[in-house]
Amino acid sequence: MDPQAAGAVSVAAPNRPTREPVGAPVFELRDATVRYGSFTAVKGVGMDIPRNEITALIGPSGCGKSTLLRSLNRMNDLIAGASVDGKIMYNGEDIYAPDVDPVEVRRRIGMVFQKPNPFPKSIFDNVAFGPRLNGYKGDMGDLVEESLRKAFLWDEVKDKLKESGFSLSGGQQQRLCIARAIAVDPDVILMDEPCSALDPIATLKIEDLMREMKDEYTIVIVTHNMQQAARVSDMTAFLTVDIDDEVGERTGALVEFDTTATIFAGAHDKRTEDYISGRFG
Ligand SMILES: Nc1ncnc2c1ncn2[C@@H]1O[C@H](COP(=O)(O)OP(=O)(O)OP(=O)(O)O)[C@@H](O)[C@H]1O
Repeated sequence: MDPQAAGAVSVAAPNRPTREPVGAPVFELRDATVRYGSFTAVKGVGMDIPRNEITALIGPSGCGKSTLLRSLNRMNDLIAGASVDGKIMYNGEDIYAPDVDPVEVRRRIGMVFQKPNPFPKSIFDNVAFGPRLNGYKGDMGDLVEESLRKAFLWDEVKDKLKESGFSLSGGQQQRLCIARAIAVDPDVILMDEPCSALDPIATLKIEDLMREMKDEYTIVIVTHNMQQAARVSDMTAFLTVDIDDEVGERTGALVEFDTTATIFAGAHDKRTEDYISGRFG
């Protein structure tokens, strides 16, 4: 989605109380820097992401939101030339330490992408795929049902579990992808613009689902839609692009990280305020 369009809105402060973060943060980022080859995409990010909250990453195109999100479950490892410096701690452990298995990291920290991407398999097999791969020993039927229920999809698909995942609408496919992520019992779910390919009704369903899910999971979402960030998130990180004219490099940087209420009603930094009010973006 064109961030300019998303930037040109005025967003009222969400008038619901933001809960105080409970317990130790799930992620602690210290001077986190992500590069593609010699290009620094995002630099020096420090933030603590609280448990059982929804944290939104917002900012103009190219500021490194998706890059930062992917660094939280080592998804960037799959991109040739990508590297991470600084510390990204998950539940107190450095996920980039040499003895850490990135596959296990991605099982604990699942991901839902912009475009719904069901496998070319039945609805049932889409959800059962991950648990089967992990050697799940319990009752697969129960697990598939439970995952689909948690993704608010069970009632719509319970009579056609053998049909292809592609037979579903875009919004249903995205909820199927969420069910697939849930089925492997993750702790965190990362969502990269999960609603950008969906209509407003399907979008609101996913937002309702996210609110419901946060009792059990920690969610980090990248969104271009500031109304969505204001509606759904508890915490918001605003990133910007620092431009070095001399070398012509554009590097993403974190400007502010605070409760969503503060970011949208009383941001401390003028760049955040300007972006949120649509003056730049
Ligand atoms: N695989 C890659 N290889 C090289 N450079 C990349 C790669 N992915 C992203 N980049 C660059 O890293 C920077 C940050 O990109 P990223 O997609 O993380 O930004 P973003 O804030 O999510 O952007 P958008 O809002 O447009 O999706 C950009 O300059 C982009 O061109």
